[in-house]
Amino acid sequence: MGVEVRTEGITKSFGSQRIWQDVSLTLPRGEVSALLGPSGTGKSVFLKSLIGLLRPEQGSIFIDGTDIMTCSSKQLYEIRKLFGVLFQDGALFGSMNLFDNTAFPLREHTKKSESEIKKIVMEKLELTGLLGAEGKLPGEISGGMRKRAGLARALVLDPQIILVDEPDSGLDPVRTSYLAQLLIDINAQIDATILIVTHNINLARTVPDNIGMLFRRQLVMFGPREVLLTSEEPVVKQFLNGRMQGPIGMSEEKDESQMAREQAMFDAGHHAGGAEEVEGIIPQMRATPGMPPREAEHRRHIRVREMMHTLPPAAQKAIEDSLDTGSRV
Ligand SMILES: Nc1ncnc2c1ncn2[C@@H]1O[C@H](COP(=O)(O)OP(=O)(O)OP(=O)(O)O)[C@@H](O)[C@H]1O
Repeated sequence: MGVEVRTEGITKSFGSQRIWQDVSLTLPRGEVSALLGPSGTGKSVFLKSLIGLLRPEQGSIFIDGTDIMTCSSKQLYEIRKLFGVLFQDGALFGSMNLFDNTAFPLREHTKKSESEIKKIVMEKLELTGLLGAEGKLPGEISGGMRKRAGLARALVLDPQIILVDEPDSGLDPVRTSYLAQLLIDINAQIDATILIVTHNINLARTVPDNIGMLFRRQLVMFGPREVLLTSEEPVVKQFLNGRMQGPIGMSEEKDESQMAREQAMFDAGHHAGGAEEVEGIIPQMRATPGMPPREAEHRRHIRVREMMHTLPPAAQKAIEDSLDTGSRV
C-alpha cells in the first residue's frame, strides 16, 4: 500500500540560481498526482529531491512520516527501497538484456534466489507487455518498449511510491495513452502513491487525482485535479491550452513589453499556437475493466468532501457535477 509524501517549505538552489522556493505539498497515499510546469522550472529537480538524490537547502520532506532531510543515511537507504523510479529514458544498462536490467534491483537489494528472481521479473515483464522481449538489448527495442522496461524494473521491489519523469517523452500520443493506462492499472493493483512529472497536457487532464504546477520558482497551486483544471490563473490557462498568449515565454517568463507586443499581434489575428481551447474538466481515465477498483478513489472521495469548503467555487461545482453524473469523487 502507498505511503504519504509531504514536503514542507523546501527550497533548492544551484549556486546562486534559485530553482524553486518554499514548496509545500502532500501526495496523498495511494493517489496519482502530477506536477506540471514549463521546461526548466525544476520538476525533475523536485522529483530527485523526494528520493534524496538532491538535497534542498531548506525545509522538510516526510516520507511516511520520516524526514529524509534529517534522518540517518541508514534510514535514507531503507526509505529509498520504498521508491520505484521511472526516469525519462528508462535509464537502462545498455549492455544488459531486458531480463537482467529488470532483475538488477532484486540482485542488488535482496537475497532472493535466481528462481524467485525469475518469477518476479517475468511477472513484471508480462505486466508491462514485454514477454518474449526479455533477451533483447535496450538498443534493439523502440523507445516505448524501453519506457515499459524501465517501468518493469521500477516495479520489481514492490514500490509504495512510484515517481515517473516525463512518461511521454519520445512516445507517440497513442503509446503515451497506453502507458498512462498502465500506470492507472498498476495503481489499481498495488495502491502505490504515484507522482508523474510532465508537460503533456492530455496526460495531465486525464490521469491524475491531483495536479500541481511550478512557475516562477513557486508552486503555483497543488490540489485536487478540479482546482487546476478550472483555474482562471493566466499561467495555468496558457499552459493547459499550449498557447503563446500568456505569461510563459520561450525562456521561462515574458516581460510586460513583450506581452504587449505579442498581444497586439494576436489581436491583429496572428495564430497564438495550440490546437484547442479546452475549458473545464474532461473525465479521468479509469482502471481497465477486470482490474480491482482503485482504493484511492474511495479515500479521495472522503478527503475531497472534507476539504470542499476550502476550494474555489468553480472547483466545487466541477466536483458536484461529477457527483451528479456518478463519474467521480
Ligand atoms: N545537478 C545540477 N546542477 C546544476 N544545475 C542543475 C542540476 N540539475 C538541474 N539543474 C538546473 O535546474 C533547472 C531545472 O532543471 P529540471 O531538469 O528540473 O527542469 P524541468 O522542469 O524538469 O525541465 P524539463 O521539463 O525541460 O525536463 C535547470 O536550469 C537545470 O539546468
